[in-house]
Amino acid sequence: MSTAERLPFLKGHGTENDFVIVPDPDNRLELSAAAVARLCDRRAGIGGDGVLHVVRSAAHPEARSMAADAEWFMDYRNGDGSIAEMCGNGVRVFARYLRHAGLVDAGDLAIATRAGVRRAHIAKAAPASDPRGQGGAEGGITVAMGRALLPDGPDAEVTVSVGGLSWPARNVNMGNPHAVAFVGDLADAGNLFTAPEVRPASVFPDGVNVEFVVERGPRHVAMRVHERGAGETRSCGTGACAVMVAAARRDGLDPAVLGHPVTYTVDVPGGRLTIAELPDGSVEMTGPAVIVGEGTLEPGWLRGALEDGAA
Ligand SMILES: N[C@@H](CCC[C@H](N)C(=O)O)C(=O)O
Repeated sequence: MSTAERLPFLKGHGTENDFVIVPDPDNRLELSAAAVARLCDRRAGIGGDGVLHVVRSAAHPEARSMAADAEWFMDYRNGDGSIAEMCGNGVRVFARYLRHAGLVDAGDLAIATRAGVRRAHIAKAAPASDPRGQGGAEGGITVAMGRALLPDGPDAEVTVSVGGLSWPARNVNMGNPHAVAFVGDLADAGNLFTAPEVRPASVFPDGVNVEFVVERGPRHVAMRVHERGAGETRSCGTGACAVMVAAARRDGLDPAVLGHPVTYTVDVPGGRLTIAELPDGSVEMTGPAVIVGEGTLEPGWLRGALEDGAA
């Protein structure tokens, strides 16, 4: 893509986990890490926790093998420009964008991600009733997030530390890595803009997202998160799924044993997600996804960002 062209973008969020959406169906744009970081810069750029690069699966080398199952690939990038396997809030916003752009109908659709194909269900829009977009304004989106992997043995548990306090944390993989710590008070996690220390670091050679969790009631928890590659964010969908499964196991609830789904409400600073684990081990996440607005980038600004990235 010529950098003299105006680049269309949209801004969206899911429970205030916010994203710059870059439609690029034919994968003509080489988004360098520096260009992504500049797009996500909250002062010099558009601002976001990450970028949703929207590409046809057939046009992307990492997604071509999924093209028969999923027409669209979510090429997800963290706000610092690093690549992540999966983004739960992102996949809902990605689905919302496809619907918004008229590329899919409401109902069921499949989206390719680096963690595999994820199936989403877009509810028909309901009348606006909730100013925070928790589901009333644009209808909720449910995503089949796959199974949570909870390793056994020495990698099952790590220790996370912030500001002189330490907690044991459960290792949960939702396509991307998470460490889930149950704490007495969410304020104990202090400043999460810098990454908590996680030991032993060798358990997560590619880094990890860290969730801090407190009780709110029966099958109801609240969390804060430090996201790998983004810092503290207002929500993390894969993190909420990891938290749900860790909380259920801690509470002695395993849907595979019970023979029925187990559902938790997970409050995040930016809203609320509903997470269910089914008897076959798969996890479903339901929550809002909002398109905030759209525009075009100035050609000169984009050229600068791409040239910086190439440097
Ligand atoms: N916000 C996301 C997770 C984004 C990726 C994560 N920071 C990582 O590096 O794994 C979500 O909603 O799941």
